[in-house]
Amino acid sequence: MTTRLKAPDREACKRIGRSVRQRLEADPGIYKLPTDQAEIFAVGDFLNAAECQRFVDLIDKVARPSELHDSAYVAKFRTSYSGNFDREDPFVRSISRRIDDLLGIEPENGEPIQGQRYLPGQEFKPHNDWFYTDQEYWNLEKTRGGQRCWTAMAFLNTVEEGGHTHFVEVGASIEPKPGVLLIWNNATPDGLPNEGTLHAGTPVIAGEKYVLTKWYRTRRHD
Ligand SMILES: O=C(O)CCC(=O)C(=O)O
Ligand SMILES: [Fe+2]
Repeated sequence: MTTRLKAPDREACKRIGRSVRQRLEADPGIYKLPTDQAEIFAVGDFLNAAECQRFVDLIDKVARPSELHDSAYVAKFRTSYSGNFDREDPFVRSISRRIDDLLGIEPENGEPIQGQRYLPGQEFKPHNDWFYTDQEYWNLEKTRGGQRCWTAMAFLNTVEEGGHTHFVEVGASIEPKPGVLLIWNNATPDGLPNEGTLHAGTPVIAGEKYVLTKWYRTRRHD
């Protein structure tokens, strides 16, 4: 596959992959999913109840239909509502910084935290967070931070039914639990895009689902 052959930012994905892995594995409070297919970690109580609620309220203010790179194609692909928070908001900054510190990635490599809200019937179909470097959008993304190496995603509420994060290749379906932070390496230990990270936000059946996501690049993101 061309993505694999070209693999821009491979060395950086490999280097950052190694440092974050070592840091997370050294922390006894962090759980690693028992699979060889992808490096996926979970942290319980990363956010407290008040912090989760504060984000839920912020998401209700900023959420609008989600945008992806190829908007015609994705009309039914990511049906949740999403929005970026005000980067200067001290609360958002402090949580963003807490995630940076946990992973040990340079704050400048992080994209702004994004919030998402799914209502019943809404979902995010199976996808990879890493960029397909043979696509048109890569021409821009390579100039503003390059490949997405790690993802951090927090559940902010209890969902009545549905709305799991399903790692399709790994075969793990994670039920939303408020305050839990999921972290995964989008690359293999060799720095290549990892097909094993394919994942979905399964449809919400009852209730609502709120999450926040922070993606990290291999270089400074502006
Ligand atoms: O909502 C989920 O469970 C998945 C969200 C996701 O995959 C993303 O934001 O990239
Ligand atoms: Fe994703």
